[in-house]
Amino acid sequence: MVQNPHVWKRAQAEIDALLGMDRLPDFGDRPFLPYVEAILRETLRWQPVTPLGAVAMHATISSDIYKGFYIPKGMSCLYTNRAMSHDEAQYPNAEQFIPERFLTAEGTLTDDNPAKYAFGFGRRICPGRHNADASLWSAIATTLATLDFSTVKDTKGKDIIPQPKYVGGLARHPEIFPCRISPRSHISKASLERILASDG
Ligand code: HEM
Repeated sequence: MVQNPHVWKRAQAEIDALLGMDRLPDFGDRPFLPYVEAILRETLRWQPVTPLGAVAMHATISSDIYKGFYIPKGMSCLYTNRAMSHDEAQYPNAEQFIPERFLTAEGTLTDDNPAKYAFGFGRRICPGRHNADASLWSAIATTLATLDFSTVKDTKGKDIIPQPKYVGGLARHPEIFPCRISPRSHISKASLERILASDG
């Protein structure tokens, strides 16, 4: 968000147009917030939490020929999420965070959803995927509805543009980076308490 202010501003415009300023998004709003959904898809695609995909070895359930290579039944194999999510043929400028790639010209969602590979495949597919999907949506929608994001300045007054650096192996997360996250102008402690109270 810090690198792409146009993204959170467009998402906030979508959220404000649907919800107004006096309640927080809930799951009933999800089908009507396609740009927020596109941000979630791009988040799963851009920096996969598990770039190597499988946490346990998989095996083929039948023999196959792929690009001229014979693959026998029962062969151990791994897949790489990151290779799929950074395939330039499917995702031009794959290193860029571009939620619009999941929207049609009319602003509706395309059929492409990285969730179909981000959580793995087959019998060992991630059992937490529905929990993860709902938690991510809720966190993204609530964060965008209530907060603004910006860079901070260095000692010479120049913006510090964070570079995406990630740590970890099987499961990775971003390195800590400086940025400013502040409540949106209509959000105060009193307004949040009122919104949360009216949400029941
Ligand atoms: C964005 C969040 C998450 C992502 C991207 C993710 C992704 C994955 C992937 C790629 C695998 C390997 C699947 C395979 O071998 O093909 C996996 C396995 C697993 N995940 Fe997740 N996961 C997420 C969140 C969660 C959550 C929230 C839970 C638990 C509540 C969870 C529990 C598990 C477990 C137990 C396995 C091992 C399954 C097995 O080997 O049978 N994950 N996950």
